[in-house]
Amino acid sequence: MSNALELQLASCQEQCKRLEARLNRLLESITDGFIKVDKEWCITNVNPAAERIIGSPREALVGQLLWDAFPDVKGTRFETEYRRAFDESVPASFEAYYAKLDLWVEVNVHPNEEGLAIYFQDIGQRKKADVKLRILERGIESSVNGVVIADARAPDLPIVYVNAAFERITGYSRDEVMGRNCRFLQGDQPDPALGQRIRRELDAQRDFHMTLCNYRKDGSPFWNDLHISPVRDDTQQISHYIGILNDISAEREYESRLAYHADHDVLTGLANRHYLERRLRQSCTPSPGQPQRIALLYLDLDDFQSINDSLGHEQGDRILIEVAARLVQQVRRSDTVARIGGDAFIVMLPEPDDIIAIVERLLTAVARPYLIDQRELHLTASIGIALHDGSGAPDQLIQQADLAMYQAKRRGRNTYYWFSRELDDRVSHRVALRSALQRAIDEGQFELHYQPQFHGASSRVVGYEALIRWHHPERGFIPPGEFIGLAEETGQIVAINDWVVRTACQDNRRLMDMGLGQLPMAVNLSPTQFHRSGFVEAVLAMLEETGLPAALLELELTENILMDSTDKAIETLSALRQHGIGVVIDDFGTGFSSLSYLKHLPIDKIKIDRSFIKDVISDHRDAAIVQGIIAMANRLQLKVIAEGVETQAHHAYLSRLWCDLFQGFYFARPMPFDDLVAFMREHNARAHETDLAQPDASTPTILLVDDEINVLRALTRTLRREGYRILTASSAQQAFELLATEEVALVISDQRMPEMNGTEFLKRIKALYPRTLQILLSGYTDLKTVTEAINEGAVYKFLTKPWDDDELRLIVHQTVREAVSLHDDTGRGG
Ligand SMILES: Nc1nc2c(ncn2[C@@H]2O[C@@H]3COP(=O)(O)O[C@H]4[C@@H](O)[C@H](n5cnc6c(=O)[nH]c(N)nc65)O[C@@H]4COP(=O)(O)O[C@H]3[C@H]2O)c(=O)[nH]1
Repeated sequence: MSNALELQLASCQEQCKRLEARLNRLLESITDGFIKVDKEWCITNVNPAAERIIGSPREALVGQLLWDAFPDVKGTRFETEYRRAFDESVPASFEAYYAKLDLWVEVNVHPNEEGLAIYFQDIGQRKKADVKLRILERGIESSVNGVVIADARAPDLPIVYVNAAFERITGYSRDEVMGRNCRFLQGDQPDPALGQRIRRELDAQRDFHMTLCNYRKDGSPFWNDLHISPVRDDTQQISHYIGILNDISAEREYESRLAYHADHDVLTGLANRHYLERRLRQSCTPSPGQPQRIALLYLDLDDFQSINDSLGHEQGDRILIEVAARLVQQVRRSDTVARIGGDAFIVMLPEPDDIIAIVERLLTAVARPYLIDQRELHLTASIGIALHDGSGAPDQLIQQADLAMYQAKRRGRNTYYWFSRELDDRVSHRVALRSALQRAIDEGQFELHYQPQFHGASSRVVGYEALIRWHHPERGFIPPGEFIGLAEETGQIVAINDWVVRTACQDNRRLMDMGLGQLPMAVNLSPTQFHRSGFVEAVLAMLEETGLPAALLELELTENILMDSTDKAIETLSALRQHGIGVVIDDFGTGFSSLSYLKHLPIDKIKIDRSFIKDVISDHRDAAIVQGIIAMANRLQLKVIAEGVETQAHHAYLSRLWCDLFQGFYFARPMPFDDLVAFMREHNARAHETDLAQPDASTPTILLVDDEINVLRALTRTLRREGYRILTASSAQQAFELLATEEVALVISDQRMPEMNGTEFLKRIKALYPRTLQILLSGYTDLKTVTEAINEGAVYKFLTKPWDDDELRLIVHQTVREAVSLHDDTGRGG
């Protein structure tokens, strides 16, 4: 080699070294990772960036086979791409994830004659940002809220993006809105004020929120709850506006429905109590231009419950809707009609013209027939009226009208009543009484007094009536008339009367156990108690509990109790009587009831009300009523008792009318149990003495014999006032026993008796007691029997059933006179 050549070579080598050094410096300085491998895949160079990215020092890598240094790349995209570049001598460029180092890298591979030059850079941050962006994009895309993005830098803020929800809410497609300003959502006639407001908010360059009415593509409005936020670039300049649309039409609708329901009755659509009270408060607050006079009408349907019960609630609702419509028709638009509960309505009339005319119109409107399923129904209402006089709380006005309405109901319904102070006082008194009554029930402030009932002719006690007494701790004695009615209304009567029945049964049992007689105890029943289900069972349980025989309990009912539900009442009465419990109609004659119902009632006795007795001796009308009641009772074979018998004259007069049972101050006043015990002891002793006393020799004795008790009674009644001593026997045997012990002037006997016929019976008497005269009383005009009896001298006179009272009295009178003279004769003769 020549020197020149050597020099040239050395210069070239020198240049190469410099170049390599420059290249290495270059590789050292680049930020991408660089790895060089030779054709045997042996790593020949690694730059510092590669060391940093991979996390291994150059010394650990250089000289190693690529696959040994990075065993995890085998079988991955890295290997595929490297081999392809190497084999095909083509550059490759790809992104791949190197799991071992949790590294995303972008790789560029360049094949050359020495092997491969691999450049790579860590793209982890970019990848993360990409994912984040995709999630955000997906979020916006799938949001239920509409999203719209407008370019803030372009003139008139054109839309650059809308999501699917925007398309769904507005009905516009993405293509239709791109590049347009959002104001088209405000419809054909945008509100300039709204536009200005939006402009102002945008100028303020901050987030803002507003609810506005927008229009869909089909023209339908919707409520848009809009949030707008500006988006700033790196220089804090606003590049975009993002708008979030929320269609709140459904919520708005719901809210307005709620607001409507808060003020209205769902069934009738009328105002409800809440609304009425608000209006009333407003109207009652005095202010210029507001009405000062307000009339409040409280209207309650009469007996609506029974319609609901019988027709069902659905039909009941239909009627209520109809009533509501009729009421609205009768008043002015400025008046308020409200439904404040089941069948209760309030009509509020500011500055009313003619209240009565309106009230009457309302009553008439309600009373018009209702056509429900081809059936005509009739309904009435009661109205309470209260007037606002400029003072008093509004809810007080409702209360006052309510009170007045109740008063209208008490006055027979289908009418109206004005509230007054006096009514208020009365009601306050009742409210106080009601609480006091509850205390009385809880603390047992009641007592029973007992009033004996008498058989007039014999002056014997034949029963008692239990009468309640209330000993109020402060007010002293309160008569039943003052609290029974109220207790009935409040339902407290049930507890009270249960106590009465139980106590009366207990006390009657005590009288029985003391040997003071086994007489029926009458107890007053209340309608509520009587109509309650399980009433008969409850009474039987009390009898069982107290050990009182059922025959010693009598229940007194007023006619009115029976009027309401006659069939059911008859069933209850029959059940009571089947168990032997007596049933009495109390206060008879005061109920204005049809007398024909009486014959269907299973009852034992009627009690003539004391209002007829009071003036019976002086007032011919009372006398006529009493006579009529007694005659009717006799026909129906019912016992009659007169109550309120206060004088000897009452007693005498009623006796003459053939009333045989009496109750009243003339005989005995109601008395506490201990006094009754004393009374009965004395009474029984007196009766015993009377029984033992020798009969007055001058009083002729008549013996009535018949197996029918009613005939005996009727005969007794007819003859009782004639000055005879009357004995009765219901069988031949009983008659013989009496004849053996008593001096009998006359025997009146039935022709037919179970053990022997009347002729035979009288024949025997004739034989035994020849001085005793006999009258045969027969329904059979059996000539043979009669002639036989007369021929044999057994019968003195013969009478047919039914007899004529006057004729009977006359014949008996004659016969007794005959008999007495016979006695006298024999007496004188003997
Ligand atoms: N002027 C006058 N009055 C006489 C005479 N004899 C009795 N009285 C009174 O007449 C009333 C008879 O009871 P009533 O007609 O059932 O009328 C009773 C009855 O309807 C009711 N009552 C009394 N106790 C009870 C009870 O325990 N339950 C129920 N539901 N009502 C009762 O209260 C009404 C009044 O009872 P009282 O004040 O005890 O009044 C009693 C009695 O004291 C008389 O000769 N002259």
